[in-house]
Amino acid sequence: MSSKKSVFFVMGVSGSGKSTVGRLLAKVLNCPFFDGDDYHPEANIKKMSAGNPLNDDDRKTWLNSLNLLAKQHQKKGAVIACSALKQSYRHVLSRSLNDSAKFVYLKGSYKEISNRLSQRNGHFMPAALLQSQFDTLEEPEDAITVSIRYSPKEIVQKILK
Ligand SMILES: Nc1ncnc2c1ncn2[C@@H]1O[C@H](COP(=O)(O)OP(=O)(O)OP(=O)(O)O)[C@@H](O)[C@H]1O
Ligand SMILES: O=C(O)[C@H](O)[C@@H](O)[C@H](O)[C@H](O)CO
Repeated sequence: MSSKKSVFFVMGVSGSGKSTVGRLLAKVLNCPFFDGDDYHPEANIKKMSAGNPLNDDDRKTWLNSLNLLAKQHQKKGAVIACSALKQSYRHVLSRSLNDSAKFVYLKGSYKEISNRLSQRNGHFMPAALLQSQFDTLEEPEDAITVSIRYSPKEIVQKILK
């Protein structure tokens, strides 16, 4: 890998492992990690907690704030976990970042991820919203794509290869 700093967006549906893998990737790269969930407006968290999926409009301010965050960390590098489900969202996230924005797609099936979500506690996102995440997902063609079947450590190794 080149020594030029990158902003990695770790993307995928809810429960695909973005926070787990993103945090580990940042640790290995020795750069800051940001969880996109922490940047949602309160109204978005309330909406999802109540079992309603977000729409394009709900995600607009949030995506812009993550793009700003990425630009602020462009020079030193960072890892940002963000669902980034649609191509148009990825376009907003990477705006003005040129080639320093890299997308990592954690790919898994509905079945694999719903199994994981059924075992996860203490998260605002209801497992019942998983189908809507898959319905919205436009799989990226130009991302570093890694199967969620590997362990977080193996996934990080594959990303850095
Ligand atoms: N590669 C993996 N192998 C096994 N379990 C994993 C793996 N990655 C994540 N997990 C587990 O799956 C669950 C979901 O992971 P995590 O919370 O990181 O996903 P997420 O994409 O950040 O979710 P959300 O978008 O809902 O915040 C957690 O319980 C986590 O410990
Ligand atoms: O775009 C979206 O619908 C949201 O970002 C969700 O994906 C959640 O924030 C996240 O996955 C929490 O579980």
